[in-house]
Amino acid sequence: MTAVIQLEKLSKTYLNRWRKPVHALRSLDLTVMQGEAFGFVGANGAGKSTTIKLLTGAMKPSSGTGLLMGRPLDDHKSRASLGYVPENPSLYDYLTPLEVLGISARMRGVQGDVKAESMRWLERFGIVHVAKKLIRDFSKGMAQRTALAQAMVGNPGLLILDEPLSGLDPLGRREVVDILAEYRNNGGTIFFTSHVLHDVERIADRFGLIHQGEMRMVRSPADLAREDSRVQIRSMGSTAVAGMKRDVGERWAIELPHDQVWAQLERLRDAGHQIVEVRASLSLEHLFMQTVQSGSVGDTD
Ligand SMILES: Nc1ncnc2c1ncn2[C@@H]1O[C@H](COP(=O)(O)OP(=O)(O)OP(=O)(O)O)[C@@H](O)[C@H]1O
Repeated sequence: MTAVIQLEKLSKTYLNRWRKPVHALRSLDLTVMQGEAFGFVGANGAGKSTTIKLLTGAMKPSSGTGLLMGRPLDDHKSRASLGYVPENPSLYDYLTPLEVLGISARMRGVQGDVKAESMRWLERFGIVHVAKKLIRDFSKGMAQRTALAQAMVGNPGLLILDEPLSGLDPLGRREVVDILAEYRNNGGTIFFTSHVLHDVERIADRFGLIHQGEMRMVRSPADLAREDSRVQIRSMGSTAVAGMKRDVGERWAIELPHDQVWAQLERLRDAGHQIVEVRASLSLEHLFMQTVQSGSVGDTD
């Protein structure tokens, strides 16, 4: 398998004449292999968009090296097979999805029937009925679907997606997750960011957690399952029970290691509580909170 993204000690400092320099990215190492879906998560201001801007050639790093498809980041040919959706895609308002996809398909060297290829992707994203309508009249979700279809037309080898599910309703999110899974299963590589950790767990083979410009950890969902299996219990009842924190009114909640679940459930039963929910904690959410709140430096691979 070949590496599609290879970043070595990549740093970015924003210099401003009147203000202190901002070290947005500090010595970032990252390798994403072909066929992998890599989720990039971090709090606001952690450095995600900066990384994406460096990957897409919108900015140059202050130091370090990066390769995309084996070519240096400043070689425009490295992006010949890249589909990109920025956080707030700005599509040409006075064009139609069919026209926007047609332009991208031609730029990616699609041979043959460009219109058929464009319509295929518009259909896949459920917007074929507005193929010839002006994008300026679209809802946020429809514009997002158009941006994603535009990124995937011509089947590029790498997708870089900043918050790909933003603006989509639950059905739309599910559809797009399925499309991305299919793309990945066919050998495509995805690098994406999301603030919705549940989405990351659904899509990513591995995820990287960035904090204050540093990659704090890289893990797979399997690593998480091994390392951290915590459970959340929520209940309703009029009396306090050891360990339970009051949520609101007579609602209570606790998060605890899985081997303590049965004992806690018994205490709740004895106190006459009604169980509202027992579910595995989002392990990624747990790690995210730990990292962001403690600011501790974890390991990187
Ligand atoms: N053009 C700029 N000039 C100066 N500082 C900048 C610039 N762009 C970003 N920054 C700073 O760099 C840091 C990283 O910002 P970045 O936009 O990469 O974060 P992010 O992880 O994408 O955040 P969000 O989740 O809010 O989109 C922040 O401290 C931000 O204020």
